[in-house]
Amino acid sequence: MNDIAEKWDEILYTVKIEHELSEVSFSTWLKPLTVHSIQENTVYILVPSQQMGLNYISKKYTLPIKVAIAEITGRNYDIEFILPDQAQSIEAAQKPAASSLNESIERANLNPKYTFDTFVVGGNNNFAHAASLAVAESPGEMYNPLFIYGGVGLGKTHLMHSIAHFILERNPETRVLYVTSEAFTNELIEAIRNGNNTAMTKFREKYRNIDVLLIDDIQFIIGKESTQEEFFHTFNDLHGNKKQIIISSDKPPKEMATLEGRLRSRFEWGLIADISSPDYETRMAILRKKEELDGYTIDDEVIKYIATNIKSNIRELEGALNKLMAFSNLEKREINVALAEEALKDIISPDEKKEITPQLIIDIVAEHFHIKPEDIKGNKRNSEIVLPRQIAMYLCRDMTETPLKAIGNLMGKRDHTTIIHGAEKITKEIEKSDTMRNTIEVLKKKISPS
Ligand SMILES: Nc1ncnc2c1ncn2[C@@H]1O[C@H](COP(=O)(O)OP(=O)(O)OP(=O)(O)O)[C@@H](O)[C@H]1O
Repeated sequence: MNDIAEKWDEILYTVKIEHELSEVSFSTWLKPLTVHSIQENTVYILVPSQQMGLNYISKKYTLPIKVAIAEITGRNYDIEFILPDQAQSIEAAQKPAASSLNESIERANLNPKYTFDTFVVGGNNNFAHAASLAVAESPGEMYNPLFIYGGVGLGKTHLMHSIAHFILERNPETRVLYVTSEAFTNELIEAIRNGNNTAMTKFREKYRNIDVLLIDDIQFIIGKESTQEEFFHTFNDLHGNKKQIIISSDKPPKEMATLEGRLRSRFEWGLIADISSPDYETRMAILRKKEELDGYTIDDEVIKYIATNIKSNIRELEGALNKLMAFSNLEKREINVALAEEALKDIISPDEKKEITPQLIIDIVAEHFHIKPEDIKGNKRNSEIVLPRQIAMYLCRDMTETPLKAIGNLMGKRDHTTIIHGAEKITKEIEKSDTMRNTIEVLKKKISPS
């Protein structure tokens, strides 16, 4: 909408020039016209009164305006002229344009908790934070794309979402879309698999008709040729139209050795900001913030114990606090350092190197599918749970040496044949579905980033 509305004078002027309209024709027929709205692919143009002769305008100017819009915006739209009373019924039929902020947040795919307010700024992330705020304040203007990189669980997604929330709070009508590169790839695979132009057109419309695109974990498109190709065109289209692009990755563009050169250079066009591991003070502040947000109070010594022992991953830092709370609730014991040592013995080990265990796999699969680890271990049979559960079974078999019986025990005391059955289902699925293959590949990289 913004594009055409913003450039409306230029569009009308182009019609005037190209069709050599006299000043009087221009001010009689074209100048009073305004853009009412855009729905799907149709631009509704408001003719202020019936006296102006809607039929005449429609006959004479539909094509010239259509051509001028295509010339100026690079896109083809259908044109419909409407009178004020029709405008009212269109407004009623349309989804309310100024939908509530919550709806916009949901549509954009955002986690409501990931805002600037809940983000703790420290030495490890202050540059990335300042860059994100600058982009949030003037999207599409200063730093495009913004490329945020850093290790696992250090707050890249949180920062990206914060930018999106900030933009939507200022203007809930901004078309914002957050997507992981895995979801982008899977949608593309589906569109290609459908084999018809409509699916592909829909895919492109979805990704190109937006004002702000946030794409997370871009490293997963490495080695996927068609995804890189499609993303390249999406990038060019959005960037060319001054739409903001925000990208996250686990490494800077120059270290993405096998990424196509033309994409790598584009990623370097804007601003690159890194997030590193938080220092002790920042870790303490993050734990304190979480305590405040979740509404409980924990002894200083316990917070210090966690902040001293978990250093390189904020997700683990938060996970430790959650685990301690759950442990204390279940065991009905007071929280102190001794309880923390007991509850966190699997997480805090002298050796920081992470072993791949079935529990780690369950945690990562659950997070990936936005469900709880307990759901994977539990008995719910709805498809949103069953599929992740089978994937966890497959990965436990594939990536660990853990005996089937032990995997079964951990997964809600299931029989070893259930584990074999679940894992085999996924093996078959991988053979026939590119989407499943992609998801498994992404999960494996999350479980074992090296
Ligand atoms: N500076 C911070 N202040 C408050 N919470 C933070 C901060 N950094 C990270 N977190 C929290 O840590 C968790 C992990 O962060 P996030 O998911 O943003 O990491 P990431 O870098 O995107 O990880 P991945 O590489 O796995 O995609 C989230 O719950 C997030 O809210």
